[in-house]
Amino acid sequence: MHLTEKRIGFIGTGKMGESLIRGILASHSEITLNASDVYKPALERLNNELGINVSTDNTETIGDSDVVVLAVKPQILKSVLAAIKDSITADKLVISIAAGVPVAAIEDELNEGTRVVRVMPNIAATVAEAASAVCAGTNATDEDMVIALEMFQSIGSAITIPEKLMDAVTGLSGSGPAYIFPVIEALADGAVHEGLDRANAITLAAQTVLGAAKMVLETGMHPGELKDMVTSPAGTTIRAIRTLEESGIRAAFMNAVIESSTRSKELGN
Ligand SMILES: NC(=O)C1=CN([C@@H]2O[C@H](COP(=O)(O)OP(=O)(O)OC[C@H]3O[C@@H](n4cnc5c(N)ncnc54)[C@H](O)[C@@H]3O)[C@@H](O)[C@H]2O)C=CC1
Ligand SMILES: O=C(O)[C@@H]1CCC=N1
Repeated sequence: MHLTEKRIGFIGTGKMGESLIRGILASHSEITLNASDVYKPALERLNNELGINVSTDNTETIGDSDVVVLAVKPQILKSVLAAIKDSITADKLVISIAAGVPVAAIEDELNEGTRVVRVMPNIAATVAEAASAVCAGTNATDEDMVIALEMFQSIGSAITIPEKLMDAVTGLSGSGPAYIFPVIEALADGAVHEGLDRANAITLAAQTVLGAAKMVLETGMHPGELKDMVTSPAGTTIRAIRTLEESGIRAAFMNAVIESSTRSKELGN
């Protein structure tokens, strides 16, 4: 059974729900997507723009779906699960993308034997460049994992991990795009300071980040080795690197990942 044979229902069409919907539709235009939310204008917009089936009734969306993606905030997940419990029948696969919430907490709220997969994607799903990590719940079958991986690999890259590493992944790739957007803005600011116009500065900054990321992924070389390739003796780059190191750039990014991971753990408690 392939992903395209499944009807997928989204509970929550906020920033991440919409991002996943757009990513999945871009790679599987023929797939049946259903979505529900409490906020009607967002549903109407998605229906108008993308033609997906929408409802303000979560149980209707679930009834019409084989795979149910939980895309509501972690803080309300428990109450949403209580309300939809009876509509999650044994034939359905539940995928949760809620930060911090352990599979066990979701299984506890649903009927015994419910098949759950937990995923931490990121917002780059919108442009089919998400970095996702997937782990199986107690009752998830091999086919469930294949379906989940197929879904998240169709909108970027996806790996399988043990659940204990989900908080680390949340700190790195779940939250990560938000660490990089200010970097792009700040790089552009520097060039604007030196006289470049804003639009060109943002284009060059973003393409620089994209190109650097692609080199890491496609060459398989260590990032340090790649950095050395740019850094000529007595050249321009090493002057910049020194000032970044003086500003504590490495500790700043390490601490960002650690803080986000810590918050993810808190959300699970
Ligand atoms: N925003 C991001 O980059 C990422 C978010 N996540 C996770 O995705 C989930 C959603 O996050 P966001 O999309 O950022 O939040 P959001 O606040 O943008 O979206 C949540 C949506 O749920 C809807 N909602 C509220 N109560 C509802 C109910 N009873 N039934 C149906 N829908 C309801 C809201 O109207 C809203 O549209 C969270 O659990 C978050 O941890 C995971 C990875 C990345
Ligand atoms: O900030 C958050 O809590 C969510 C989870 C990962 C990215 N955004």
